[in-house]
Amino acid sequence: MTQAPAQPAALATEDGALLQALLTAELGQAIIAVDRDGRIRHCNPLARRLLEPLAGPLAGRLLAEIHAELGVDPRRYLAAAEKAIADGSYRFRQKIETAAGTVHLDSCMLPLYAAPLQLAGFALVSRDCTELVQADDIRRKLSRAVEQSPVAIIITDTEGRVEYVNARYSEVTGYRPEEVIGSKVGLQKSGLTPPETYVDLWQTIRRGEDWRGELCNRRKDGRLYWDSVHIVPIVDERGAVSHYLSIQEDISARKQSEETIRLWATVFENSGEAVMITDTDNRIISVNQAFTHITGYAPGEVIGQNPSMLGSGRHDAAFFADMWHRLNAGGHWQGEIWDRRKSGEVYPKWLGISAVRDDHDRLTHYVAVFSDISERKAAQERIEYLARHDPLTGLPNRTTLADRMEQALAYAERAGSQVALLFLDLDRFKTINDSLGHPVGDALLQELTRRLKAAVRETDTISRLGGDEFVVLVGDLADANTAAEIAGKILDLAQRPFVLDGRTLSTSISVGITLFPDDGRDFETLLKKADIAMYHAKDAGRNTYRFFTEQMNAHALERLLIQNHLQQAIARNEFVLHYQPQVALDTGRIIGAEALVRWRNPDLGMVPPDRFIPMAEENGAIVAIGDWVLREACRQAKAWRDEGLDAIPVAVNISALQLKHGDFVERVLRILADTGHDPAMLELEFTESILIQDIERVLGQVRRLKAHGITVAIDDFGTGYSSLSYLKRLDVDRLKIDRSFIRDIGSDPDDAAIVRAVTQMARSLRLKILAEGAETAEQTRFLLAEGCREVQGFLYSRPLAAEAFAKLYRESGGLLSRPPQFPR
Ligand SMILES: Nc1nc2c(ncn2[C@@H]2O[C@H](COP(=O)(O)O[C@H]3[C@@H](O)[C@H](n4cnc5c(=O)[nH]c(N)nc54)O[C@@H]3COP(=O)(O)O)[C@@H](O)[C@H]2O)c(=O)[nH]1
Repeated sequence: MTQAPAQPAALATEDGALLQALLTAELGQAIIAVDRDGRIRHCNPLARRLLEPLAGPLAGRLLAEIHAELGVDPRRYLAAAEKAIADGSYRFRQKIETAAGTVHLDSCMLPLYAAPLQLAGFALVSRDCTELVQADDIRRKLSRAVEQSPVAIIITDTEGRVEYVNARYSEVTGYRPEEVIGSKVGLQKSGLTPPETYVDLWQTIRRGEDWRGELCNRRKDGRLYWDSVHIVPIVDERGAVSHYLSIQEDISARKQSEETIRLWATVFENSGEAVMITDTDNRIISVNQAFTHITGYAPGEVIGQNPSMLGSGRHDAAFFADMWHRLNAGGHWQGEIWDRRKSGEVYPKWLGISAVRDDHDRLTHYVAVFSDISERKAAQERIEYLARHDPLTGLPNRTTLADRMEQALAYAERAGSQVALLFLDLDRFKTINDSLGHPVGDALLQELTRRLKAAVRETDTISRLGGDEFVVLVGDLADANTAAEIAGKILDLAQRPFVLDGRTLSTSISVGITLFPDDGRDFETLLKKADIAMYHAKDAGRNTYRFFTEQMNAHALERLLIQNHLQQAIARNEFVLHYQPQVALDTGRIIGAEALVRWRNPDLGMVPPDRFIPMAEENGAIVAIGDWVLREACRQAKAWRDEGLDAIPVAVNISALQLKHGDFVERVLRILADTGHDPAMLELEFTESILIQDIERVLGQVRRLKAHGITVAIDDFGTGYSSLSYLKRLDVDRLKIDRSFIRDIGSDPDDAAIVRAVTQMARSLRLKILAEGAETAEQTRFLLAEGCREVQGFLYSRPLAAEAFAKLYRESGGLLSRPPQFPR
């Protein structure tokens, strides 16, 4: 024991009565009085009740000994005594274990003095504070739980003023407690939650009820997030709401995944591709709208079923075994498959199946995605078809023909047989097309196709190369005669009248034939030579066929040469004009001259216009050649006039291309002005087809030409398809009946009828009419009898060089023969 302090505690130990009273009174405190040695002198009933069951009778025992028995370190007791002496009292907590459990004592050690500075002992006054300690303990745990809660907790007063926020709140919102405590809740409001939600929230909690809901909030850094909120009104001991406890859970991640799921559900439902999900037993568990759209089955009709119900039966077991093998091995399979709709229709689909596995790599589902590819396949087939066929006639095109030819040649090679290639070209198809329009031309080609198909074997190939060119491939040919027979059949079928769009047309075909192996051993060679042979059939007057000969090759070569030389012919001054007199039948008087171009080439010799004019029209050289002819004819006519000859009208042939090129009328007028030739002495000859091609433009051009006194004639009349109304509108001056109708006028009643009809029509339209190609007196008599009074033909004169023409005119005085006799 230490010495007592200078001012000892004022408790009189001498007062036995008072001490006795204190020790016997039930003060709710356990009191033990010990002497200076620490031996218990007195203890009250509560002390005895508390300690004697644990440590036995207390009286006379050392307090330190009892403490040791109770598990309290005796040194604590000594230390307490020293502090009590020093401070007058010393308070401390003791924990003792009793049979009823742990007891916490709130103790106070007081020094007892017998006299000032004479320490008599100590009083240890203890109060049971177990409940208090336990309550503290619970409060501490609760506080930690709230603070460390994984959800945000906010406690507000009833006005919504924040009194407490836990750590999680700060973590979620970014606001520190000091930023929110004392202010109203709502710092994290985003403005995106509907105001009605808050109205409902406050009304609910003010009624004293819990409110649950979701709020879209904003963190301090501006990011939005979703809180799941549960607000609980806290009531005090009187039952009045004193606070609100708000438990808030950041559910942004859940919301995000819900949104993602919702999006995927929308994608699933609205996908254009059918989706079918099956379980591991391959039973359908879900399908989307596109599935129903494609298959025709509603979800209720397929769920629980095996997808094999969609099968068409087109694929065998091996196909599906391979599919499952690949699917299970690689997790995926895709390919084209034919299925059957509910309607029974079999259709192709593009199918992809994926095996779905969970995190533990266990198979959970199969997802099949498919699209109906029937339209795509049809389009693809159409594209493939179009790549190999002619769209107008549906016939194989050149590519397909080449393939078939290759097969036919290979077979013929093995079998030692022949193959024939017949190159067909419609005669004057361009005229039909130009004058009657493309729809009529197309219809003609289609009808011709039907006839050709009916005329050849199914094993033969008819192909359209384009335009009016067809090829017939005849395989496994016994001999060349068969090819000739087929060509003959083709000529016949083409000659039968075609009734198209209410009109009856007649046409013909020219055919060139080549034979494998004689004319070539490959497709290109045989085709090229058949084309050449076809040209020879045309040259031979059309409506006939020709077998290829090597001599034809030479002609084809010549064609090439002509084309090569044509471009430079004007510059090299190789063209000359010949003039053919036009004669009045009744008087024999020369009434005009047709200018006809001739080409003298040092390599090719004299090239007749029939050979080079079509080529010049093809390559455009006709524009320059035509202008040269016009200028030269006008120059010559003016020269004759200057030489003293009568004024002789000259007729010049004009090609379609000339009319279309630049301002044709301007060019004509310039040439007339340059040469000084009288416009009234110039006649321009257009073919029917030219006039019909762009009627409005041509009409304007003809009007302007005629306004300058130039006359206009329609050449080769009867070979085209001009309409009478056009003729009237064009206001032409003269019709020239084509010489093909004149040739057999005496023997062919059709030709005679045509000439008669044309002559009558010209008369009624008050047009002049001139017959071309008059070679015999008989023809001229017929013409005169029918009222055709003007002719041109070898009967009177062949086309002559300018000097020869002038000489003829001078010597004959412009009168070529006596008028022919009228037939009786
Ligand atoms: N665009 C141009 N075409 C021209 C030009 N020059 C001539 N041609 C055209 O060439 C085709 C052939 O002409 P050509 O060989 O000169 O033959 C003409 C006459 O010689 C021939 N003819 C005249 N009378 C007879 C006859 O009694 N019998 C017979 N067998 N042939 C005869 O007719 C041709 C004239 O025909 P046309 O022009 O229709 O009056 C020919 O189509 C010419 O048009 C030119 O410069 N530009």
